[in-house]
Amino acid sequence: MSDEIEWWEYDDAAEMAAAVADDIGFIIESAIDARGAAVIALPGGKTPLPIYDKLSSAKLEWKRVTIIPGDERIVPLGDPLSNVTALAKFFLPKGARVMPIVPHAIEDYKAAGRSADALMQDLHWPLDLCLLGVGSDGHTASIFPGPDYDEALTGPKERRALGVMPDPMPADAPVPRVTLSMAAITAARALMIAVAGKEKRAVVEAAIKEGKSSKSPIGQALARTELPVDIHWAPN
Ligand SMILES: O=C(O)[C@H](O)[C@@H](O)[C@H](O)[C@H](O)COP(=O)(O)O
Repeated sequence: MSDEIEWWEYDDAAEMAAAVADDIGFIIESAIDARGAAVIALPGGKTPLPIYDKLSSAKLEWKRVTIIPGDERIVPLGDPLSNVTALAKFFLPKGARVMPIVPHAIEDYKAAGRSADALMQDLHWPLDLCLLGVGSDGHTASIFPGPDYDEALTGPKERRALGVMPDPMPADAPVPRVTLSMAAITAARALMIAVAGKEKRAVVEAAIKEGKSSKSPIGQALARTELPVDIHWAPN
């Protein structure tokens, strides 16, 4: 269990975006100083879009930065639900390498997961940063209750990505997914969460209280990491 969970509260989404973008920029610069390159995983969904807008305007050596989506919906590239398509809009023009983890929408979600896992081998591990979002049902990345939940939580450490069929399906994007495994997420050098709204705050607070026995994916992420975790929160 992370024994250092710190909440950072902001007045609004813009203030949160500026602070989180600064923190990510610092992590990227430190990795480039240390190793000449940075590899980060960023979440999908709507909450982080202002963060990406701010971060993409930062003066960084973007050519040395690789960005992967921490999870992907199994849809064609360019689809409005595609997480990497949203990331690419912000960061490709800057010169970053934005890596699709589901380059082709295929029927077999398990095979999509295996292929994403193979792609991960090209990257430097552990990740320099994994930024997580949280759904109001408690999911994080695309770790959802359902037939793949155990594999996502406790699969072999070497498995960095896998296919997931959420059950129940999330209403806002009811499609199978590929996600980083809990092992890959919790092994990152830095773990940060960005959430908005009272409902999600209550979900995260409950997950922290439940600790190791938490049934929610975000609770399991917090229970399984040894890292300090910053949780950034804005009311909207
Ligand atoms: O692709 C995804 O579905 C995500 O990466 C997911 O984990 C997301 O972070 C949450 O669902 C929050 O999404 P919102 O910010 O849109 O509420």
